[in-house]
Amino acid sequence: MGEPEAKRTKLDAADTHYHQYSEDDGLQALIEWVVEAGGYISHGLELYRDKIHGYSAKVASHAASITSNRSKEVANALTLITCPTTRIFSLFNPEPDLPAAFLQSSSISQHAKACFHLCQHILLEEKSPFWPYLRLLPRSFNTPLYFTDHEMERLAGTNLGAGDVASRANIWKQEWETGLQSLRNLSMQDVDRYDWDLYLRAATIYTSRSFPSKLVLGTPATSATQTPWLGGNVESFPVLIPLVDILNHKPNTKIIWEPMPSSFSLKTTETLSIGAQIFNNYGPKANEELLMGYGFVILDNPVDSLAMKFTVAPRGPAAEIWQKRKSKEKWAPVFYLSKSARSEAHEDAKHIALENDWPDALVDLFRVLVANDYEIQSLQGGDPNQTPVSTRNELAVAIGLRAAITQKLSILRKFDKSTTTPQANDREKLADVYRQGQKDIMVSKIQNLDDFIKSYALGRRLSSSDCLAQHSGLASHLDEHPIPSEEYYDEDGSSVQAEIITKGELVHLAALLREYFARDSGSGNTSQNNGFWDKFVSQIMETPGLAFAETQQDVDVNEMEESEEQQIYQSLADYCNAVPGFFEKPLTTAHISWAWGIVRMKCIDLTEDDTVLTI
Ligand SMILES: C[S@@+](CC[C@H](N)C(=O)[O-])C[C@H]1O[C@@H](n2cnc3c(N)ncnc32)[C@H](O)[C@@H]1O
Repeated sequence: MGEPEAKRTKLDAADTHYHQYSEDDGLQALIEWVVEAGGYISHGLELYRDKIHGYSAKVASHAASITSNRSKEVANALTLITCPTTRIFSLFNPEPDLPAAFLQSSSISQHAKACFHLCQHILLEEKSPFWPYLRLLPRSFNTPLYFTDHEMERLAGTNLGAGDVASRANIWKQEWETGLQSLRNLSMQDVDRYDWDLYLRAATIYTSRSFPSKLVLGTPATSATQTPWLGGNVESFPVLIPLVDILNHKPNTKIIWEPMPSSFSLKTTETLSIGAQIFNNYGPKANEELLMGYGFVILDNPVDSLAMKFTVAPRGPAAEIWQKRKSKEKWAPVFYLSKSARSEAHEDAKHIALENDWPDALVDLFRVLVANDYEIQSLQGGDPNQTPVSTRNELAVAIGLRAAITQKLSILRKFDKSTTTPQANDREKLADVYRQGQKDIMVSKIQNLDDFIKSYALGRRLSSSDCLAQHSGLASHLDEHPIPSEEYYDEDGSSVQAEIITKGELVHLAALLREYFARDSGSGNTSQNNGFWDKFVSQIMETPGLAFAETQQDVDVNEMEESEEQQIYQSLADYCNAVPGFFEKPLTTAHISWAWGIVRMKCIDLTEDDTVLTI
């Protein structure tokens, strides 16, 4: 197959036969209808129908192959199909025979106008000039709005099952009802024929095969003046391009869409072998979008994604900080997460960043959401864009993201029928492929966060279990003596006894007091974690307002002695002082109060039994 022949226009009366492109009479008639108006279809194409894809195109058996002489230049790409603008169905053409007040109404969406227009032409049947095209359009779809309740159960726990399908159905139903009412008020005849089934079909034809008018028909401003019946409304609307829309989707297919003032063409830059299906590329679409709009999915879709909506917003001072963060400009109501690659284990992963795997604005929102009072104050007093905010904060972000994904995954698993109930039909198969893709992304994301949590800033953190391993005396004291507890009342009013401090925090509190005062007094206490403690203690001593002596200046001793808090500090001081030979000097409540404040500011629980102190 070489270069295409010159475009054919209307046939001469004498030239009565068309090239045979399809054994299907309907398809052949469609081709002739398009070519007759100045369209074109490469002789190397054969149109047919298959069970999986519906109507499709392949390289005809008589063609050697289809090749765009391999030139990289778009100008030399091979034209597969051209549809003239006169055969493109849209609100521009043919002019809708709907009341002007309806077409110009601002309370009827552009989408609804397009749907009613399509319904009208479907109802006109042979009387519509577009009948050779319209009669071949599908009547039923595998999009979830066509799923039975039983089939919908297969989507339970996914975004589609959790509300996206219901919400699209509501929006379309609302549009249909409003449109119908408006047409009734305007005394249009036969309005009852525009029933919900027909409207749903028209809307689904648009989601599954339309192109946006902005792309196909040029700039809206020019078009508005050409279409007074739209009342100057320049919003984009869906358009249908006969023949061009026959090609099915394959990710990464190299294809060129060429909108021209009087036509729309598809051109290939690939070499296609005999019998091979010729695909279009609908764009980098994830299975959720494909299933929802088109009713199919791609197995192992290379551009699959997980849509996450975040409605949580920072409050108070954190909200003020968020307003100042640069990444806020990149904020989106929905983030699309792709499957993570396994990150390699790093000794001290200074070079790994959460942004390598997650959208910048999402990571940054979490930085503000999980910031503690101390971190908020330091952002208020310093650079509000500081990144990372602190080691603790960065780990807290990873833990927060992990919790969000884990929650989503557990909902998906809770309703998962794919492993227990065989698929009853094609729709259930589609649902399972989509579900599995969502699961794979979530599992990979959790794995990636676990790798991050395990390796991030290893030189600037100390785990409570490592710390305890250095101090056998403290470890056996903790084993033998229960941590002091206090009584509180839960929501039902029942009394509950709970430890006043977690074991992880207590270990760090005790170690901090030991290491800090050893350095403060110059006695040079030694520990295997000296590198960490040297950096940690000097940071505390150098940060204004954090050194122990500074915090003691304005303390009102009498007030402290009376407080309930004071009793708690006392019980902790007594507990710590009972650890044999651990501290150089007896601890007071002031020591405990100060150290506990630092620990709260700088500690984070990575797991139930691992609390890390961070620099
Ligand atoms: C633009 S139309 C393509 C022509 C269509 N096959 C037809 O019968 O008219 C899009 C529709 O084709 C089908 N389709 C496209 N790509 C597909 C694919 N990779 N796998 C399965 N079905 C596909 C879906 O039904 C989709 O809604």
